[in-house]
Amino acid sequence: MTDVARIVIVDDDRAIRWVLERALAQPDLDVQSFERADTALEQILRQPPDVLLTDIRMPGLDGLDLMARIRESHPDLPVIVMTAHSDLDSAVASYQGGAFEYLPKPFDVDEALALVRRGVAHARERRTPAAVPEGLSAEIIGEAPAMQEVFRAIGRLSQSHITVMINGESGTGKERVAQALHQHSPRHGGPFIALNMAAIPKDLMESELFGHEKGAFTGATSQRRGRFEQSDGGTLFLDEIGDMPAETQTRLLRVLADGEFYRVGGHTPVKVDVRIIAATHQHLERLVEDGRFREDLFHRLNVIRIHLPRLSERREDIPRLAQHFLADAAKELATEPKVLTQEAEQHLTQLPWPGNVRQLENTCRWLTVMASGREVLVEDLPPELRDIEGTESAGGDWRGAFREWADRALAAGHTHLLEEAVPDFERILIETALKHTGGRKGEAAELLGWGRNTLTRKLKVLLPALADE
Ligand SMILES: Nc1ncnc2c1ncn2[C@@H]1O[C@H](COP(=O)(O)OP(=O)(O)OP(=O)(O)O)[C@@H](O)[C@H]1O
Repeated sequence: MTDVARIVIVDDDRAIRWVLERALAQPDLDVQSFERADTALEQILRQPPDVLLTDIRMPGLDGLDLMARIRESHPDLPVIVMTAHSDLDSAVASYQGGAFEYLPKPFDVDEALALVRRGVAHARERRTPAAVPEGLSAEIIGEAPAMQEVFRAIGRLSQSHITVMINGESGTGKERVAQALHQHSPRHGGPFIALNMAAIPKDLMESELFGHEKGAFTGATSQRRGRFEQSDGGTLFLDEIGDMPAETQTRLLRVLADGEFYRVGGHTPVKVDVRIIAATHQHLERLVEDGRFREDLFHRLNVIRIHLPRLSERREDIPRLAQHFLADAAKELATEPKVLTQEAEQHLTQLPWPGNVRQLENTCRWLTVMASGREVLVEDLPPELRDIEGTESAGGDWRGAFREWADRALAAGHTHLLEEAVPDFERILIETALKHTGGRKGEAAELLGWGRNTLTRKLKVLLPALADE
């Protein structure tokens, strides 16, 4: 295994090539870009890269032809397709079976880099299966009490096929836990398929989940098995379930009830045996209240709930996690693992980590590439993490924390932020005021600067349990 991953980019648009070359200009990546698919193909066949990024519509040999040709000799080569939604389906069909990711244009450069890194990790896992012992892919580190609770749940559920709902902010390890649930279940011999609802264009969701028949819609040039069929006998992990469109929710509910479904455009029912694990960072009850998530589906999915705490709520795990990620990054880059000095470790343990475990993992990868010596000092940390005063005040001051929340919510694609935040804001103020007045509503209303009637009205909506007391 070499420590530099080779990436090939194919796009006839010079601007896109330029943006990608810049985004991927990393010490551990070697990027080669091509304007034409036929020249790229020659190079790829001569020396296959670790990951291929390709556009679909190009003059001459197009992206679909390129993928078809590559599949003949290198079926495992991870391919990332950059294209508009309308071409996605044919792209998926032409590369079925291969490792496939999708980067919709226009894209975010960080997203492109993250996908490429994921592709590299896939390629390496596949090439060196012996280096990844069975089970390691779902190793979960956690000594904090909240994590022990999670392990206990995994243990308790290990003989079961029950539906599980995992709750937690982005990057807290929801997919990890879903994998562990699968690996420790009677279905561990079957497939584990993960699907992020927020990443799939709405109009392709049904065909992605349930597949389609040939000719079901323009572009459906062949029959395609959906993710439900692919996970038959195994587990289907539906991430960001709160982003599932209403029509798909209705269909999913029916599949869960009947154990069978129809492919898009199909008339023969397909029977499947699939365990569903769903995850969300959203407050699903609230989506139900707002009519944005079906209540009956919510109850069907919410049989057992596992909550993953933020990283800042399990700081005691930070040193071990960091050590684990430094070792992983060193293995990935074929270099000696970095060691944190006591000060650096202490420093990392106190940071707010709004991006949770994933942010810590990325930081460790960054350190493995960038820190000059074997020992990591506080000065080696990325600049934005060095100043603990600054980061602390962002985490400790509620306005800073709030700003971070809004930032993250927008980055995750939320809309109607006020609808999400204002009820929380008011609920917290009401609860606190009632605490101070020993539950006396008249006085609490005064503390809040509201009339008594306003408080009663708010309580009915926000805290119905307290409204009639
Ligand atoms: N407790 C843990 N021990 C070891 N690795 C972890 C742990 N938790 C998370 N990770 C790693 O951190 C990264 C983020 O985790 P994961 O993708 O499971 O988070 P997520 O909550 O599903 O995020 P998102 O909601 O953004 O998809 C992954 O690389 C995962 O392997």
